[in-house]
Amino acid sequence: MATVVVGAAVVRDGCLLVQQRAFPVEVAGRWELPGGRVEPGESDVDAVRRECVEELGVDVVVGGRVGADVPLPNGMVLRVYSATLRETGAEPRAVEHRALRWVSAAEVSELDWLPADRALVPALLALV
Ligand SMILES: Nc1nc2c([nH]c(=O)n2[C@H]2C[C@H](O)[C@@H](COP(=O)(O)OP(=O)(O)OP(=O)(O)O)O2)c(=O)[nH]1
Repeated sequence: MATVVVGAAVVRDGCLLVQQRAFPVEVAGRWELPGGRVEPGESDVDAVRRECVEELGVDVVVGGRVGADVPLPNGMVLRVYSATLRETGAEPRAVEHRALRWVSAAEVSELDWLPADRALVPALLALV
């Protein structure tokens, strides 16, 4: 089984939360979903929650799958889940990233996404 990288499609008020990578240099400045590698023995849902705490400082309620698994160049797969903030008034912070934005449907289409995320745009548009 390929290692899974989970991504969180966090939606609030019709906007999607996206974050801009600060490193490594090849991808710095491009946009992705909060998330990261699922650790051994961890469920996908637990990994989504853990990564949102680590990267955004917020707790999320994890929903269903968004789109299909997207193969990554390093042999891993990107698997996205919808999510909402457990406390709707909580304000996510860019802990490890350069920037964080809530984007509308038009911006979802136009963002300078990481290549794998681009394949998920149609599925992400269905959420906003
Ligand atoms: N988090 C996240 N990673 C993505 C996305 N799209 C995409 O290609 N990736 C890739 C980039 C990385 O090669 C890998 C995940 O890296 P990461 O740095 O977020 O994961 P991690 O926290 O587990 O990594 P590490 O610091 O332990 O090395 O997946 C996305 O939308 N979100």
